[in-house]
Amino acid sequence: MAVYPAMLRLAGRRCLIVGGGTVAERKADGLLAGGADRLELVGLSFTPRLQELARQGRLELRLREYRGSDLDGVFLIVAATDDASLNARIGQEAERQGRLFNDASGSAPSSFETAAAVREGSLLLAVHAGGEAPALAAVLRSELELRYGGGRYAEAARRMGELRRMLLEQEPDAAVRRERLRREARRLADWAAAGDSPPDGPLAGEDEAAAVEAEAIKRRQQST
Ligand SMILES: C[C@@]1(CC(=O)O)C2=NC(=C\c3[nH]c(c(CCC(=O)O)c3CC(=O)O)Cc3[nH]c(c(CC(=O)O)c3CCC(=O)O)/C=C3\N/C(=C\2)[C@@H](CCC(=O)O)[C@]3(C)CC(=O)O)/[C@H]1CCC(=O)O
Ligand SMILES: NC(=O)c1ccc[n+]([C@@H]2O[C@H](COP(=O)([O-])OP(=O)(O)OC[C@H]3O[C@@H](n4cnc5c(N)ncnc54)[C@H](O)[C@@H]3O)[C@@H](O)[C@H]2O)c1
Repeated sequence: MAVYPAMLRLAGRRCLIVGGGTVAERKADGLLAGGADRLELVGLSFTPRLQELARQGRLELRLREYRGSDLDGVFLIVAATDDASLNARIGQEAERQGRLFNDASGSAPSSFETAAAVREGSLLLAVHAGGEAPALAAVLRSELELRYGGGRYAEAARRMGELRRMLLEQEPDAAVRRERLRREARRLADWAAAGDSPPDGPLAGEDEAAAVEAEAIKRRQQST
């Protein structure tokens, strides 16, 4: 079945995982990495790592059976118990209430599924295999980690963000902005792929952000 990639902003929104085993733990790690700061879990047992995360105040654990009212006011729900019929029931209730729902056991149609993801600064590289091949998604994720990990692409994204903010302020022509951003993206991607200087070292060649800043100073001087 076709899926649509959308990035969720979870800060300030209540997220719920039902279950406390190894799958719930992986989903919790993913939600925390994805910005969830109001994460609750309901389960009859919790892994040591989930208990540690609760001690650190990153999430809340409720050691009890799931009940329907757990869905009240929740933005997103993951059903990760080892009881497929319970997961399916949670799914039906969640869908009826229009909540975002993911069933880790695949027993109910989910409104969202999780991808295997690599995070490098503001960059997110995600692999999803349509629900057919999660193990392949995991293998491709480790390949992406090898290829894009290590900080250089994060640095490239950071510099692009800086340049883009500067251009949005100082360059009124959208076509010129686009051309400069494309050119700089190509240059930084080549730099990141070459891997021949530390990410915090100077970049070879013209630095676009510095050039835009210099132009702006020149323009300000001319207008005074
Ligand atoms: C990508 C990843 C993200 C994450 O969960 O964080 C993810 N599964 C991962 C690993 C993984 N999952 C499973 C194995 C064992 C090998 C195997 O069975 O293939 C492995 C590999 C391993 O453990 O090595 C078993 C499994 N998974 C699902 C079912 C139920 C079913 O298919 O019906 C069963 C059978 C359970 C059983 O046998 O009872 C269902 C789903 N798993 C998904 C995502 C969604 C589809 C994603 C896609 O197709 O791309 C979907 C549909 C729903 C969802 O969970 O969102 C994460 C890799 C993270 C990483 O390493 O980066
Ligand atoms: N999506 C995936 O990537 C993936 C991978 C492997 C397995 N699975 C599926 O996920 C399910 C869970 O796997 P696991 O390894 O975490 O299992 P697990 O046995 O380690 O954990 C199951 C959890 O469900 C909780 N639970 C059971 N009944 C409950 C209830 N009524 N109310 C609240 N909590 C309840 C238990 O307390 C436990 O914490 C498996 O059955 C399998 O179908 C999914």
